[in-house]
Amino acid sequence: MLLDGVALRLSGRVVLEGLSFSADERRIGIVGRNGSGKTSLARLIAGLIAPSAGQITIAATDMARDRKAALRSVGILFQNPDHQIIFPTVSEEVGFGLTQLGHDKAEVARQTGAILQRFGKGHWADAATHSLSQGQKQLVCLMAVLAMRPALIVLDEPYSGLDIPTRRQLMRYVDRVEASVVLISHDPATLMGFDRVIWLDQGKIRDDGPAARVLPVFEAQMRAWGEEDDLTHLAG
Ligand SMILES: Nc1ncnc2c1ncn2[C@@H]1O[C@H](COP(=O)(O)OP(=O)(O)OP(=O)(O)O)[C@@H](O)[C@H]1O
Repeated sequence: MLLDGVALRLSGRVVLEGLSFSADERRIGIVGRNGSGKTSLARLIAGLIAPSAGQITIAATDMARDRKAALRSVGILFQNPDHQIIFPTVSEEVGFGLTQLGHDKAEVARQTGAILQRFGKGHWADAATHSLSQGQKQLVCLMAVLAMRPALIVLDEPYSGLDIPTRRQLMRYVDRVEASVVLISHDPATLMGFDRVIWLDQGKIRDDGPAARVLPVFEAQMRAWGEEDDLTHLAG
């Protein structure tokens, strides 16, 4: 993944500015305060929006120019699975992306079955998506993304709203993902051991390095800001 002079303006407002870095690590975390630009960066990386300036290249694909290749190379998991799930049954949901990739019906069924089996959820195939719990829905979304075998998956706060056991379970699943992972999280504990953590602050990179170095500095700063009564630091 290569970002070269990336900037993003939305409604005349500078949301991201001067982002240039190359990242080939398998596990990359993104941290930062509310409104620092994390979700916007996730959407850029996944090719859902185009930068106002600069370029994002992933697996030799210019994400803004080649939408079809972008769809193949990067998958994104949103914070709220209800914003992602559109089909009535689990197998339809998981199979949708595969159909989009051009596979025929039999192949879609085969690959959908295979991914459900891999997660020990073969019995979910005909389950109604609306009847699943939040954590189960999140897992369906993860399976749907992984079924497309992207080189990179972007997870935007996938653990918020999950109880501790469900969170740990999902973290273990994410841990086993072969694709490279970009994980946005407000909880430093979920990024422990990551190869790299990028700290965004007001749309710029404030720090960038191994999790073991960046996370303690980030946490200390978050605590310090949390002690202040003055909310002028609040983004927005
Ligand atoms: N469509 C838009 N038009 C104008 N400003 C926007 C738009 N979308 C986001 N922003 C602004 O861009 C900034 C970054 O938003 P973004 O959602 O990327 O932050 P974030 O770090 O993901 O925040 P959070 O941790 O709260 O999810 C915010 O100040 C937000 O108000």
